[in-house]
Amino acid sequence: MAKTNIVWHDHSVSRQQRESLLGQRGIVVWFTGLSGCGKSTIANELDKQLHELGRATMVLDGDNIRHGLCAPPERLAQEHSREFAARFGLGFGETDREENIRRIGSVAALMAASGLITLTAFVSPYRRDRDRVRKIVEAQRAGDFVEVFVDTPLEICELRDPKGLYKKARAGEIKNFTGISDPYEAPENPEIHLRGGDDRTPAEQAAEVLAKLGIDS
Ligand SMILES: Nc1ncnc2c1ncn2[C@@H]1O[C@H](COP(=O)(O)OS(=O)(=O)O)[C@@H](OP(=O)(O)O)[C@H]1O
Ligand SMILES: Nc1ncnc2c1ncn2[C@@H]1O[C@H](COP(=O)(O)OP(=O)(O)O)[C@@H](O)[C@H]1O
Repeated sequence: MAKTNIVWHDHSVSRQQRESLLGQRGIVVWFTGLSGCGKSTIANELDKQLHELGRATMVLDGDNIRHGLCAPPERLAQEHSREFAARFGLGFGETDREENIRRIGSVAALMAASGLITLTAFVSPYRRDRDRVRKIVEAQRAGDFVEVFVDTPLEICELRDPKGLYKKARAGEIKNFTGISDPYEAPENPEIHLRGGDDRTPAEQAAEVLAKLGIDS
């Protein structure tokens, strides 16, 4: 590995101390799936159910994070130079998505290390990107990364189309749209394979994830 002048600084408070203060284990619950599959809704329902159990949690969601940490160039240009915006702003090309997931993976790992049950809801279409997050999170402790594949058929996602993006993608107004003009690599062995598009409510889907996480009051 290339030599750098960056030296890791150990904390005085250990992860175990942080988790015992909260009485819980910090983990990353990584929801992945097509746009419109239900990731954000189910993650927010799970967040509510965990909170009601007295658990300390946080939710990171694609649309929201792309307003801040992973903002697009046009948003960054409102505050920063055009050169900065072009360099650090993120769109939906393969490399931009790679950087999007890399940044979020690092933040999620930090949150889990602080003892939080960290729920992330990102399309995260590339297996390689998701596996890299798993590697970062599980470098500290095996089993701390729980991949939840929200497996809702494309037809259902397109029927829902709450933001009209599928319609725009079909009309060629949005390039690289996942599932239409960009790939989605389904997880081959997710910890939780959640069927979507049946008649279950988001609360029922979240309850299935909660049961499989084995987290009770
Ligand atoms: N080209 C393209 N492809 C996919 N999705 C797009 C695109 N353009 C905008 N959007 C909206 O951005 C949300 C996905 O952002 P993510 O950060 O989750 O994507 S990724 O993980 O970097 O692939 C996603 O939000 P969700 O619908 O909540 O998944 C879309 O609404
Ligand atoms: N179990 C469900 N049953 C019916 N509609 C759902 C369900 N889960 C989510 N939805 C709806 O589907 C749309 C997309 O949900 P969302 O959580 O935004 O998906 P994603 O975050 O994957 O893009 C929203 O209108 C949401 O209300």
